[in-house]
Amino acid sequence: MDEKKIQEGVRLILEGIGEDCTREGLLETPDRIARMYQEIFGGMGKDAKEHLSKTFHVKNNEMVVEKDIVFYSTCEHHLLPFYGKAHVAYIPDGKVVGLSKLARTVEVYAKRPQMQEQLTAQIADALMEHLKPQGAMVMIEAEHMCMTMRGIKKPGSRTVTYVTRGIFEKDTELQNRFFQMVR
Ligand SMILES: Nc1nc2c(ncn2[C@@H]2O[C@H](COP(=O)(O)OP(=O)(O)OP(=O)(O)O)[C@@H](O)[C@H]2O)c(=O)[nH]1
Ligand SMILES: [Zn+2]
Repeated sequence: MDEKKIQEGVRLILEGIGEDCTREGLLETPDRIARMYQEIFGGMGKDAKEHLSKTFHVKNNEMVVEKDIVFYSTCEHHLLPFYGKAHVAYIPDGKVVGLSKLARTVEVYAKRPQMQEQLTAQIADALMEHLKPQGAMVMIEAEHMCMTMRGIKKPGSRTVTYVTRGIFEKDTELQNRFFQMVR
């Protein structure tokens, strides 16, 4: 990440809104924001493969659901936060990953400029690609600050997205089991 560029950009924005970048309270702000972006956009250039390549063999191919994974992401249209919970499920095909790796996969894709639909799909696609389960299903419920603190201003409204992959795609009974488990 180019911290210098971020700092310059923040200075330009502050000047653009009529602020004085040399006043005491703002002196360190460009540097702080550059450091913060390292963190909140820390998924840039990362690959979920890193987390999903270590697997454990299992005999039992029952559905695994990791639910209520709290995440914070940034909407790519306004660069404002959207945040909520991700529910990640898969049906193994002889192997599973460590539970924490599902949350780590969510983090890789949440920590980028994002759209919720794309985030939902990327998590499921990463599971399918690297773990090769029989199927995967991901659901995300989130509040978008671009919908609450500005624009249409609808606090409390939540956006719900889900994707199905593999055997989840056509099996509505399986989908319903997932919905029941994450409720
Ligand atoms: N589909 C989708 N839309 C999003 C997401 N995050 C923000 N948006 C929407 O992106 C749209 C951008 O619309 P524009 O009309 O280009 O921008 P705008 O004038 O700021 O829109 P308003 O928010 O309606 O004021 C808005 O409707 C946002 O609500 C997301 O994750 N997915
Ligand atoms: Zn937005």
